[in-house]
Amino acid sequence: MSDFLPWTEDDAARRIRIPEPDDDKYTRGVLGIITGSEQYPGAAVLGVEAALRTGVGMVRYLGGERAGDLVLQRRPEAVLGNGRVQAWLIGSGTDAAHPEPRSAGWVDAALAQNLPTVLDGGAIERVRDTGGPTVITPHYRELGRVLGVDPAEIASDAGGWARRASDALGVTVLLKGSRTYVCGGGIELSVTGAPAWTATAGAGDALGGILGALVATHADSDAAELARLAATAALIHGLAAERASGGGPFTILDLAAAVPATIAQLLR
Ligand SMILES: NC(=O)C1=CN([C@@H]2O[C@H](COP(=O)(O)OP(=O)(O)OC[C@H]3O[C@@H](n4cnc5c(N)ncnc54)[C@H](OP(=O)(O)O)[C@@H]3O)[C@@H](O)[C@H]2O)[C@@H](O)CC1
Ligand SMILES: Nc1ncnc2c1ncn2[C@@H]1O[C@H](COP(=O)(O)OP(=O)(O)O)[C@@H](O)[C@H]1O
Repeated sequence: MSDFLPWTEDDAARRIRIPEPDDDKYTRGVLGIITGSEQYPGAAVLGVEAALRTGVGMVRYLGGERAGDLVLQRRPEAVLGNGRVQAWLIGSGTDAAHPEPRSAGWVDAALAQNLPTVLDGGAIERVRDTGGPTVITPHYRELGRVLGVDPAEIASDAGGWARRASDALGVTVLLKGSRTYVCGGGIELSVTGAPAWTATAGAGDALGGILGALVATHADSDAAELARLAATAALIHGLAAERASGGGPFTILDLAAAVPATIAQLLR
């Protein structure tokens, strides 16, 4: 898909909102996160960690008791409970086939706010219930499920399917893989360069956190701007992976820990 423009480090640097002297935690942007489940509490920890490392005024976390405890143990900066937010990150570490009643209620309420929203994991299947600017972050199987298409077919023409999905669903699509394709609002971008060591469980949960933080700090974004933010998230994710890797394996908490220096480098 030659139409997809490669997103560069300079492009990404322009999408980092640098705090100003008169900013406070609310004017910087608050990200609401509804992720994790009894089965996958770790996804909540990884998303919150990555969001805070990307830079955001506050993270409000809503989820099950176990995931909430783990999130707080790892990141006491996170605020548990409902409240006003500028954007939502929903669904990493959840299973659409087995929704947890308490979280499902929060998801319904969040979607009804029509705020900028990132849908990941099990919440991608709620894409037709969103009214605000929305970006979905599927891998091939997740996009296959939402479109009713064989994932092998998606893999054979990932850019084409990202475009078709964006057109059909009316949202911005970030389709994950060794090359990530982003489509939305007439913008088509691609991001490469992450080491193949990134193919490890939890990498996508961290990407969701990075993107959620970028969206919360640019809360007036339309579909095209969401596409630019999504490509920026993928680029930061890949550069942080490379920094964490240094040529070898790494964990996703290592990737998250590398995000602040990655952003500082982009801004230099
Ligand atoms: N730390 C956390 O909390 C983490 C939480 N996570 C969360 O998990 C949720 C589900 O995400 P996912 O991408 O794994 O789900 P999904 O697309 O349904 O894939 C299932 C497919 O995989 C395949 N498969 C399974 N085992 C296989 C094997 N050994 N070798 C080969 N194939 C194998 C299986 O095939 P089958 O066994 O049926 O043949 C099926 O096709 C999501 O919410 C995510 O956020 C993750 O991010 C990880 C870290
Ligand atoms: N071979 C690869 N090379 C580079 N990056 C990859 C590769 N495979 C996966 N990734 C990246 O790793 C992440 C995997 O996300 P995902 O499939 O949602 O995993 P998980 O659900 O385990 O978190 C995505 O950001 C994707 O672009």
